Amino acid sequence: MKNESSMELSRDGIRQLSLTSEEISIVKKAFHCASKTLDEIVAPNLCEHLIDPNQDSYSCSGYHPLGGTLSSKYNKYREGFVFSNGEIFDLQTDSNDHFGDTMRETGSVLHSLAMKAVAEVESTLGLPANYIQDTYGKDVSLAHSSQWHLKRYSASAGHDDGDLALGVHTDPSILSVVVHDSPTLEPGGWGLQYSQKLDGPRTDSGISIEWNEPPYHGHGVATVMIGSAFARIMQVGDNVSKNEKVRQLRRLYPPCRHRVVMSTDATEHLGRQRMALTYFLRPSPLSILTPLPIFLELNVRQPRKKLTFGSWYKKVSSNYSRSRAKTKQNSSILVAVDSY
Ligand SMILES: O=C(O)CCC(=O)C(=O)O
Ligand SMILES: [Fe+2]
Repeated sequence: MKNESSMELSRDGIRQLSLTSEEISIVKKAFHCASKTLDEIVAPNLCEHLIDPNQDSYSCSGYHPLGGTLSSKYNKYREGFVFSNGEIFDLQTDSNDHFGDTMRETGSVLHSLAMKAVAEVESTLGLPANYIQDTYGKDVSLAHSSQWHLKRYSASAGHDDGDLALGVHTDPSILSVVVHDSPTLEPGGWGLQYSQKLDGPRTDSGISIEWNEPPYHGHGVATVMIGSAFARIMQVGDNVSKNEKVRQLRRLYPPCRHRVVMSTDATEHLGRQRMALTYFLRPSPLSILTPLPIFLELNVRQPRKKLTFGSWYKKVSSNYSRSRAKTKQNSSILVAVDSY
């Protein structure tokens, strides 16, 4: 198991950030409000913001029950709320009339945590401040192209032999932020695990994988993970280069492959069902996934076809559908879309 100081965003694609006391009180309120609201949605079909299972997962907002859509294996064990492109909806239930306000505040906290991590990436790569917002935002705040989730895992998540509570994937984002519902800071990731490819002995799939949990989880800490849209900006997987500097650059900020593994113990942890807030910082759909300027300076051949984030997303979604069968432990999917 790694400790905090041994996790580096630029090397491992994952790190943790502390929340301020004001941020902590907002996420606490969000989890409390969401869990009460979920308890009150006893007939999903009557929920006024039920997500239509045929709706495009890229831009939907609303509630989805356990199971999600037929095409989404990611929601087999999860129910919850999805907010896309800056949209916030309100839900009136018997016990609460502040759902919309609470979620608006929560979205802002998550966005600001994501931008804090982005500022660190920009500074490490020697990019001007706000480079990511200015280049991939198309004059609109990235808060209006991002998506975030507040989900509750079912108590029986991942109990079938070899089944995962959430399958192996990388997020289709620049980076993502996850906060878990525990009022106290607890060790580990409550089942969230990330992998590193090792040079050691090979498994059947050709890759030796070690799974680690982040050092802590709870309202006071956010786990930041590099997403697969960032790999595109770093020209990972493009033409092979003989230039060592280019090869080194491409190894920076690897997209973080992760999964959620739950056992009975994990479910009973803290006497509460597992809940997580997840923020996917996404470029504007029409912005081109332009590689970093340093690649031009190093004379790296640029892709002839200019890919927008919107078309890249469609492409990885269809890759994901094709590899849907491979979702058990140790599967080696590199880019999978977390379809709401
Ligand atoms: O629940 C977690 O810990 C992680 C959730 C996640 O990876 C996702 O929603 O993409
Ligand atoms: Fe994820």
